[in-house]
Amino acid sequence: MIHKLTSEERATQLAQLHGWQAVAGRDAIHRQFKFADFNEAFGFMTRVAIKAQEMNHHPEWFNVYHTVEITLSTHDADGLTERDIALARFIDEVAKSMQHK
Ligand SMILES: C[C@H](O)[C@H](O)[C@H]1CNC2=NC(N)=NC(=O)C2=N1
Repeated sequence: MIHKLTSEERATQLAQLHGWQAVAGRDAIHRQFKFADFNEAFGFMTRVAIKAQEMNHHPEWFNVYHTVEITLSTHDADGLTERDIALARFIDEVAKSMQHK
């Protein structure tokens, strides 16, 4: 059973995850990405989706045109775990390798 991050662990991890915010009222993190166009946004989502399936750890996300909003939390633990941090780090790497704001 994967354990939820303690509040100290969460604070430490969030400080290292630039661009991600804590979600009010929920043990989760959130970030918005803007790409050049829908094609870029969907390509980003495709790469993240492949990794999510590999990890068996899936984002909650919303896409409209060039914008992608992602919320990460571990449903089985009802809160933030290392899996969310690992996926967030991967997401940031993919976004960094593409033009995004
Ligand atoms: C059965 C399957 O392993 C679980 O439902 C996995 C799938 N993907 C998941 N994704 C996320 N974000 N949290 C989970 O607890 C989770 N559990």
